[in-house]
Amino acid sequence: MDHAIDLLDPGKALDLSNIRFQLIRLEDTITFHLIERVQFPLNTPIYDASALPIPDSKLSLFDWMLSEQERVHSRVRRYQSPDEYPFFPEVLETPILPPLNYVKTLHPNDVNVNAKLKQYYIHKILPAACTSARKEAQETFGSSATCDVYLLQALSRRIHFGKFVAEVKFRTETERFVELIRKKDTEAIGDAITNSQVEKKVLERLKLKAKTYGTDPDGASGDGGKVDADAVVAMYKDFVIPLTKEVEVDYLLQRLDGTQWEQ
Ligand SMILES: C=C(O[C@@H]1C=C(C(=O)O)C=C[C@H]1O)C(=O)O
Repeated sequence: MDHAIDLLDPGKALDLSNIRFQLIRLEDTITFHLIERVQFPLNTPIYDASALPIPDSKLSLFDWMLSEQERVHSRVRRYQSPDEYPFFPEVLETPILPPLNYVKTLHPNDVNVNAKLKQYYIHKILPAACTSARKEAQETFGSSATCDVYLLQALSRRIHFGKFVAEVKFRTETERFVELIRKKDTEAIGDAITNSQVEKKVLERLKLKAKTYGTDPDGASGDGGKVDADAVVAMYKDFVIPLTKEVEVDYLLQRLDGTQWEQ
């Protein structure tokens, strides 16, 4: 996928204000994908392979849709981009396009929190957001899974952007982080990467976006709007921001490996 243009530009790839701009843009993508998803019922069978068997597969419909999407996207080099991480690495295939010369920004690492994200998504985030009383409707199983895939991929990209934020913070305060990483002091590293003011602004902006994007000017979307703004804020407060910080800490714990700072 060729959308990570900034990651080809040495001047932008590690500019914290540009990285934060990307995170803000992803708020729009994520909010709109959630608005699309919650128009359908929760449709729990699509997450349960025993409830809705898929021919020639042991996967749930949701997992099958996600893995097949990753397979085809790998053919256009999506997972060669340093800001994209697969949920099913085993299905990736050789791209049909030549590799791009990404700026070498991140230190080699194996941080991928997608398995945890997917569980949170299915069991916590969606049930809280899919407040429609409508019973499950098998005619919307495919549409629901399609929306899920786009939303989950956007959430994964937002969360793993934490690697770029962490790299910038490491380069800005190298000595401080080298000392904490050598001690493997994950709590102190977590405190060091935390910016409460930025987090507060993220949540305030999301509440406004969810209300604004979820409301038609002529009132056609009804009093409650198309999406529960509190559910959007809770998704970020309870899952997206904590997972982003987990990625930052896990990335930093690997940052000294193979460098002159490694003890
Ligand atoms: C992403 C950053 O790191 C942390 C995570 C944040 C988030 O997930 O929104 C915001 C601020 C920091 O606590 C950042 O500093 O911008």
